[in-house]
Amino acid sequence: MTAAQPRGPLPPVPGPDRAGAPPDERTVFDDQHDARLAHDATGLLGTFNAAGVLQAADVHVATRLGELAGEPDDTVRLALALAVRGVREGSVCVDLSRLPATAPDLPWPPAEQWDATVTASPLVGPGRPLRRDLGLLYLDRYWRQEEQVHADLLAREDADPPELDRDRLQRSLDRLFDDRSGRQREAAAVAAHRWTTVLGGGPGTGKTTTVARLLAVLQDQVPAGRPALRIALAAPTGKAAARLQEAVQDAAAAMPAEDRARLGGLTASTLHRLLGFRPGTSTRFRHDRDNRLPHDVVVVDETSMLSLTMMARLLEALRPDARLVLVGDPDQLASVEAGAVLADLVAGLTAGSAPAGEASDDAAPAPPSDVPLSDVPLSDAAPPLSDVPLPLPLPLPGARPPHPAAPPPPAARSSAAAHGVVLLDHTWRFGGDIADVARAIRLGDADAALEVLRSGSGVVELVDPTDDADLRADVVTSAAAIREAAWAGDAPAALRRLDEHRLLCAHRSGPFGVATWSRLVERWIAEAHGVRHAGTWYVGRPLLVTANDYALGLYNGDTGVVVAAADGSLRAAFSRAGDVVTFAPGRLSDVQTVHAMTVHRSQGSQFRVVSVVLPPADSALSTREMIYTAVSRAQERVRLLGDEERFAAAIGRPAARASGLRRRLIRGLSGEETGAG
Ligand SMILES: Nc1ncnc2c1ncn2[C@@H]1O[C@H](COP(=O)(O)OP(=O)(O)OP(=O)(O)O)[C@@H](O)[C@H]1O
Repeated sequence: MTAAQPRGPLPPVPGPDRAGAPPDERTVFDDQHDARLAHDATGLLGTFNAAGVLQAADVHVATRLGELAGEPDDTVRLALALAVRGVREGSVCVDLSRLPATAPDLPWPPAEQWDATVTASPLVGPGRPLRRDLGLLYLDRYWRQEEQVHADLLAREDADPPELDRDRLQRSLDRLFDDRSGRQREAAAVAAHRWTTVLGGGPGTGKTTTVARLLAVLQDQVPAGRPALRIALAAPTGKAAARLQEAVQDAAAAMPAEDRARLGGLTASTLHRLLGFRPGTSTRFRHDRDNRLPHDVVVVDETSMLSLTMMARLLEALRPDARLVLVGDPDQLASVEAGAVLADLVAGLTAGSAPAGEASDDAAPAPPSDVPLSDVPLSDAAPPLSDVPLPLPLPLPGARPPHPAAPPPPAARSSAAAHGVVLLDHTWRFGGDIADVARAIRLGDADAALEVLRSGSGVVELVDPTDDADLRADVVTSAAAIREAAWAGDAPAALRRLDEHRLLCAHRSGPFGVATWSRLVERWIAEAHGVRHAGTWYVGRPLLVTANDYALGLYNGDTGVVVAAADGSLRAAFSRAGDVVTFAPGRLSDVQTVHAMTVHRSQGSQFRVVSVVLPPADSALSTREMIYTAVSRAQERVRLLGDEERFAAAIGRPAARASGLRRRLIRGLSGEETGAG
């Protein structure tokens, strides 16, 4: 092995685009027994492995594929290993030209020579393990997925638009949206006119309310005597699906009777369940291009959690004439797996336009004089849509929308809504400090966020982690409440109490991680209750599902609680779409006790009070998306365990996740060709 290079924490590999999730935790391998060290690695692979840039798995894949392809060149194998590492850390591709700056001490190959050698390698090209495109290096599988997602989205863009009864549309918009709901109304109008709509916004901005109303608008378009639209509601996790269903039903309940009736009985499922489980594979589904979903409208909530692979599977399973409404918060952490699809879609589709989210609903800016009014995002205080031209260039009957090969007219390009993106920015549910802090974090304004923290209202507070008395009190009180309901056999109450308080960590392990804090919480609870739970299963045990179980309908990230049944047996209770399901504990294979969870896992859930263990300022997991996601999980109160330095460091560091999707979308919409190799 080559001599180890200077050691020190390395920043994550930056991609061409900024978005999404943090990389995995990374340490330099000081321990010779560390499983991440590839002991047989030599040359560049050995050097980069010893320096902690590559893990053993990256090295082994690169070595093996290099051998199979007859590629002896060390620099090409290094590029391949870095592409493997990129995917492991959530990036769909790597930008080789930008890597050396991340670890200048390492012996990076000279840029131009490296690029030429990689491009000419037998490892690169159609049907080979690597692809070169857009100046980026992809593992073939992810290149194909990104290409497919892009092609499917453009095909939907290029298709004849949905037929519309515009008078009916106007009437239903007037009926369902009041004068204060301009942007929400715009979203419904966009969804009526288009096959693909992206509806973005932070917590409580009315995304689900808008979904319910836009579905009522779409149902209203169905001529009398024809069957109602088949609507699928889905989300990446069971918890998020349950919340979506509940929120849509609540919103429907507040609608005029005729609309309410049209939305009756809508249920939501996980996206995996919607696409249909196929034994033996977790990335292929029963519904695909040859067996499309039967639905006319598919709504996906919490789209930020969708990996590129899931987006590819979803798009190929949709009928071309099915509407797709992607809902989510593009500022949240991206998927655990590679991709940052929602952020890419929003950035790619709104590039060069005036994305609604850059202007607040609260204070929509005056339109620039050269932009037609129809292209100006509507504020929530905008006049009713009937008084304002629709934001889209309405297609004439039979006319095709502009082909992406031809650059769209400037007016169409200048509007985010023209490409189907509407961003909501007015918070309806809770104003106040949580919304203010979340907004400041989203904008990267650490000073503004700190100002709210220092105001002393206590709604969002910064606490010294060694001064844990209040946290301890919250943890113990909520555990006692769960236990009490669980012993009474009241599963719904136990599950509700599970959401009273949640401790979140960015890290899984180490002093700032879930494992350490869980042990601490367990000790606090044991001391307070005077019991130490010896067995695995005990009444009041909070559960976290760690792998999908299609047979039971339980999904990775679902949470539940062990309750005492009337016959004295133990049952594991989980929420499912407004109901409670229980199982004998023996039927559950992949569960663990949840006293704390990663911020990643908390996506799609909300809790009354959230406590967040802030990672050290130099942690790779200390990112703006992480802290934004954590803070925005809270409904009433946020406790940040750390100091101002750690808090500000996270805000100042947007996550770097490489993907070519937004470049592809920008080029595709402007009609430029890409040249893949
Ligand atoms: N146009 C509106 N007028 C009045 N109240 C509204 C409006 N839109 C939403 N709300 C209310 O704001 C609250 C939040 O709305 P909703 O649940 O739809 O937001 P959301 O963006 O889906 O939130 P989350 O991301 O947390 O699920 C609800 O109580 C809803 O009734």
